[in-house]
Amino acid sequence: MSNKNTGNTPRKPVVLMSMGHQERKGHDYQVMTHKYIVPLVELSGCVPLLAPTCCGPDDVDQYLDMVDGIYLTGAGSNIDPALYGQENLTPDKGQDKNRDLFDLPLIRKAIERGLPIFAICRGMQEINVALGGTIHQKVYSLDGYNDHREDSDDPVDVQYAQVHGVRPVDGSWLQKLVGDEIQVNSLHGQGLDKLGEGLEPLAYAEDGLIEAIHMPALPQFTLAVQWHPEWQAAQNPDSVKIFQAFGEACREQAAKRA
Ligand SMILES: N[C@@H](CCC(=O)NCCCC(=O)O)C(=O)O
Repeated sequence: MSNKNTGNTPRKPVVLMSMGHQERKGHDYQVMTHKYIVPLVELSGCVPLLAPTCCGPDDVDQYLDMVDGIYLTGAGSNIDPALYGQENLTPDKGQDKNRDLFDLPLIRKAIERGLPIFAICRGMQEINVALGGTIHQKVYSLDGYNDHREDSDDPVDVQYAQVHGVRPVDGSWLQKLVGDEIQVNSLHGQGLDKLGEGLEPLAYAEDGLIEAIHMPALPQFTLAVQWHPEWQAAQNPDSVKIFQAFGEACREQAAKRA
């Protein structure tokens, strides 16, 4: 039976979202937060394909055969520092090795396939590591950088409140999209250090920490941000523009598959 869209409604782009691990009451779960899913559907106009990361990366190619873009979300877990050649400086923080082992090859293969890529927080850090970059494991302990963490004891709307400015690189497409400076939330203890191959800074925080990256040499849409535009995205004009831009890129990719 054909899965082609035979009606008049154009087929929506399908976008892969890799899930993460959570343990509750002795059971292991694969999870994805609503706040990431809803703007992809309502603002980007895409259909999410949620991929579990608990069964290894063997099926990454088959997943990528089914999608028109990838969207890598944030998560509280830290990437295993061994993946960028370092000892673990945050043994108190959880990791998600299964997500690491799924997402890193997913990223490299999506780039090879020319798929649009959008990433948030941990997702941005994964792209950097996948391309050979490194991570500041404890930004808050480094001279010259601010503490970019949230207070997990605060109410959620306080944790995701806008707390600092971010300036897109002058003359960049992101500056044209959102302007010279935007206010953003901040929920991360880690940050980008050495950039991976092909990655370029796209925006900076006031302390100089990289807050967005892209891959300008590639033909497809590539955007990764350290802040959380998915939070109450529909009420944030900057977030609306970002999710709409990603959705348009995925529609263009989907048209190639039609
Ligand atoms: N562990 C990394 C990445 C932090 C991150 O993605 N935070 C968001 C967690 C909650 C959410 O999904 O909104 C770091 O600390 O830098």
